[in-house]
Amino acid sequence: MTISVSSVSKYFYSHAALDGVSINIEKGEFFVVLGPSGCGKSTLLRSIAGLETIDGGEIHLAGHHVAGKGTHVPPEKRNVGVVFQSYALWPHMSVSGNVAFPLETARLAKNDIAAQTRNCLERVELLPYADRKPADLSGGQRQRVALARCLAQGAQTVLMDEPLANLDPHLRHAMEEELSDFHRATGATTLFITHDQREAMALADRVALMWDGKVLQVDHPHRLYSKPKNERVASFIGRGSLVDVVVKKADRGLALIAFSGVHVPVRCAENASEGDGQLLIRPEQIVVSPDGDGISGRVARVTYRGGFWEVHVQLNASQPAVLVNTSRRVTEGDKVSLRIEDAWLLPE
Ligand SMILES: Nc1ncnc2c1ncn2[C@@H]1O[C@H](COP(=O)(O)OP(=O)(O)OP(=O)(O)O)[C@@H](O)[C@H]1O
Repeated sequence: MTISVSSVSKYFYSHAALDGVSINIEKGEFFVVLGPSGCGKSTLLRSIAGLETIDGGEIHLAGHHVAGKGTHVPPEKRNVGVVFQSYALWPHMSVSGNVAFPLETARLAKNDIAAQTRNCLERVELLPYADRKPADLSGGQRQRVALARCLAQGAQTVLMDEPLANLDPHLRHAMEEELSDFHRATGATTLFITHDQREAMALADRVALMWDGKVLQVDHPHRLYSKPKNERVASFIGRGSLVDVVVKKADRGLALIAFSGVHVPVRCAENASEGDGQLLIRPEQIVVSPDGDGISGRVARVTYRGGFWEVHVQLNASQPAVLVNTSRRVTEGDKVSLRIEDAWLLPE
């Protein structure tokens, strides 16, 4: 189902946990809400699930008005499955009991319940564990029980609140792949919440970056990385250097900027204008050479990152050092020349 959140606000006392949030999630989309701790991600998910009442705006699920303007459809009537970080499994029930629970609540025939439970457990490869209690499973297995229960519920929409946060890094990777497979197999509209940008990049069709109760940018992961809207998005997503530049010319997505004594062509928004600007340069977009006619600087710090060196190069006193990835070995104090191969002029 589609999820439409329009200008939603939610206050806790005088604090706006959600401050005019609008997002539109398409049917079957894997949509990730990313942001630092306390920015309102969980509140957004809980508002969509019906676990919070909202103070302003509206929410529609599959075109049905479920929240806002005096309406609050209860969670059990919204037909969305929710998977929390804590899994929320019944500890006294077996794995199959947990998965069968929504089917029993729906008063299906005994045979149907058994067959569907089996089918759901098979899909998450947990059939051999059907009789175990949740306490006797690993974190990843418990997560899969929670997913199987969503399957059993027949929810065409699944909301996941940091479901991988409790897992060790190795298991997280494996579960990411399983979640992708789960999404592909079910085609369920998925809203996934995380503060881990690597996880967001790996899983999302689109990402909404949240900050202090507001959505800063909604975009495809590669666009969020290559074309961030403003300084805040640019600093949160990936690594890179932000430098002050003067825009000499800007025309149809291409700008000529003056920076550290050279002129460089860079990418920019269609409506970019001349004057002062801020340039984002990712570390892999700069080429280092020992000499040359590029921008001259001095190596301030070198860190080996396995396969490449991460180098801070000081260009001049008025700018912060720029970050460069290079496979060329350099040492602190070396004079180097930098060539900017690609960069993005921030629109805001
Ligand atoms: N029940 C509540 N009562 C009072 N304040 C709350 C309540 N729930 C959330 N908040 C506040 O609202 C803000 C947003 O919280 P929320 O849990 O949505 O953030 P989050 O982005 O999910 O954070 P995290 O990643 O740490 O879980 C925070 O400042 C939080 O302290």
